[in-house]
Amino acid sequence: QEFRLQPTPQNYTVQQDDSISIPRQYRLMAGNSLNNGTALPLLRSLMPEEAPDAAFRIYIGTKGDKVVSSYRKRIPQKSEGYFLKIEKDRIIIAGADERGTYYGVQTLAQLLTLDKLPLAEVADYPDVPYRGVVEGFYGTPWSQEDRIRQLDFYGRNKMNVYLYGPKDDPYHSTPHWRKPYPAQEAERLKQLVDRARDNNVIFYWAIHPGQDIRWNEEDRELLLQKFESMYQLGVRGFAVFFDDISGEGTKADKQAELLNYIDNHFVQVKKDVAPLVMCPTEYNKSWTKVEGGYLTTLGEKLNKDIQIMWTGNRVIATIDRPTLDFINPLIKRKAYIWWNFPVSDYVRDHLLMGPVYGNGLDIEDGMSAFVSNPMEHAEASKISLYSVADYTWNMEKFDSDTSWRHAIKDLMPLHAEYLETFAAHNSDLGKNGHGFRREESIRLQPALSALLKSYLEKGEIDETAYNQVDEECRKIILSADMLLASGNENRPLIDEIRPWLTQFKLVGEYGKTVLEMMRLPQQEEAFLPGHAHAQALQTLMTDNDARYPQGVKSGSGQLMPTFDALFEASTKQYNQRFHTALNARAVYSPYTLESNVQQLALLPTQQKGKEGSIAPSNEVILWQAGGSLTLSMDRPRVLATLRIDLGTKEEGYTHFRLETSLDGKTWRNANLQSVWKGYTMQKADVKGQKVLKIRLTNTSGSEQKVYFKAFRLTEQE
Ligand SMILES: CCCC(=O)N[C@H]1/C(=N/OC(=O)Nc2ccccc2)O[C@H](CO)[C@@H](O)[C@@H]1O
Repeated sequence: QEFRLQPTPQNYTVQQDDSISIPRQYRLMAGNSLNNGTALPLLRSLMPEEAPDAAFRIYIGTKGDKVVSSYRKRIPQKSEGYFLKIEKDRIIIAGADERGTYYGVQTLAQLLTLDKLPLAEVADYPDVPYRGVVEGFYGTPWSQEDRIRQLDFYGRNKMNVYLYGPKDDPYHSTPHWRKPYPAQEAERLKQLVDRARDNNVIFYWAIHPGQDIRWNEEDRELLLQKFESMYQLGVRGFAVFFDDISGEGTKADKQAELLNYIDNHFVQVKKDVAPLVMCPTEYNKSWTKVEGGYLTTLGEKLNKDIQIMWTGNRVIATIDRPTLDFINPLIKRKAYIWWNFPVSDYVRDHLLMGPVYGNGLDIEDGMSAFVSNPMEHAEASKISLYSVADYTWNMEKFDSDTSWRHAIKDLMPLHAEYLETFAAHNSDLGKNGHGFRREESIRLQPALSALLKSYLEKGEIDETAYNQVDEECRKIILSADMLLASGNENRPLIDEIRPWLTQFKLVGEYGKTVLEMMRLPQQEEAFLPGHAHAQALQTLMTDNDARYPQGVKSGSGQLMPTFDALFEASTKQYNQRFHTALNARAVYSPYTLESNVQQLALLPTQQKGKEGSIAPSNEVILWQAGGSLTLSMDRPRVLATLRIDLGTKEEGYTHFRLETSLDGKTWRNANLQSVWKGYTMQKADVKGQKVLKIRLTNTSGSEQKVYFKAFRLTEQE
């Protein structure tokens, strides 16, 4: 594809018929305001040949510097704005502020990758004030190397905030939030803070005290001391997260009092610290009771410059004008958007490599920030992050598909076509408790549905569709091999996605095998090897991997459902024709689990003969009020027994309601009786009931901490 500047500048003109060769030497005329900034080091790294008597000149400074005074009026009157002009004998970079000047140099860096320098003029600035990433996901935190690569990526893509808030860091959250970091961790954090500064990124350090904070003088001082110790490490941005907690910590007026105190006695006193950011306990509309007053209390009491995070109408949601029209009046300021994408900690067997889409393009004036909560796979997240940078810098001009294609090219220029094939078919999340889905295999969808429709309805093969799908399977197999063998182009990325690349190749081979089967259901001998091969591939695709119990998912949105349906249809045809009983079911479990309880959502289901179960979990489940778990059958089934063990005492079960349903709409209570006094195994009175779904809900009104030791059913013979 053609060259483009990233993110898309607000104004960019080029003299078409002219350009200059990149000057080997230049005389630098720099304003003093840049002395301890990072714009000059970046410029010098790009253009090393500084010579005082060179004819070519580079004028660089911020508004007010004499050296760029004649261009003052060209500088956009916007925070982080800049004016960049390339003329025959000079380059001018004039920023509204230091970071703007730095961004001007970043834009120049992109132009310097061309063979010749265009005579360009750029007047640019960001739409959204704060743009970047919050490392706020559950699961394996990013490594030091991941984070350093991320910070360099933010510098290049003009993202200006990174919020450090990994759920698992014990010094960020309970139990050690009151303690300073041990020397080694402190040193690593300092490295990150320094790298962030090199990239003009504000490093925000977040604290998550809510689980056990006491509203008293002592804890308040301990929290300030912790912030002070982080300030000593160089941190200049601070956040307090009150998400996913229960009890005392959730009180709005107490939270507001604490935050105002921090603001008045720390942030405002330091003068060089960015605005304080807080994550509320009610951080999305579906969890908010407006009349309860939590958000309006924060809106009224919190100092006006304290930022309030918001994920939208649900935990996982795209952001549009109605979303902001709801929240901004309540909190009496522009929401600081925490966008829960491409985070995949609730669908860890999937990669989310598709385009960023669905957010409004007319809402740049309605938010103070838009930060993305990414996947635990740092490199793989960059496809989305590249587009988030593009979207938040220049919202009106954002084009989801163009941005997606360039994001891929930026990540692996030499293997872009293969990575694009992979990314196109690895974007949907599959069923999940948050109900958030993404498009997948978009370009191939018409051929997939045409092929399936003509085969299922008329037993015929739509040759055009057949050839398109066959060709795509060839590209899938090729892409998987090319990426697995891509060597050093982006080894960290390949290391992250290797399990999915292996799976992707199997999906391609499964598709080819099923396509061959479709031609042979009338041939008694020839059909058999293909059928056997398809079954072997199905087994390999559900191969147990310690981290992903039922295997990683690839092509789960469109390719696999189509190939499975074609496998079944051709095998059924064969069985009818030759009165055989070849297995016509693609390998799958008749039971599917859905839950909005974080730690249950991904538990695998198993079937052994007449017994079905949800694999037990070995961790304490934080089961939120109203949270539920639903086990769905592929068809109504008659139950014999159902046993549930939450590892809790007898009264613990009174916090839960068990229901069954035959249609997924009307539900009936099934009460839990305890068996084996002393034990707490529960038996439900479902004997003989025909059910399609079983649902267990926390109806206690507050979070329950339980174990998930058993959830086992048996069907009647
Ligand atoms: C301001 C947003 C806070 C947030 O999103 N918190 C977590 C988050 N919270 O959503 C929940 O549903 N959390 C939750 C619900 C019940 C019990 C415990 C946690 O979801 C994300 C995606 O899974 C996680 O990566 C986040 O860390």
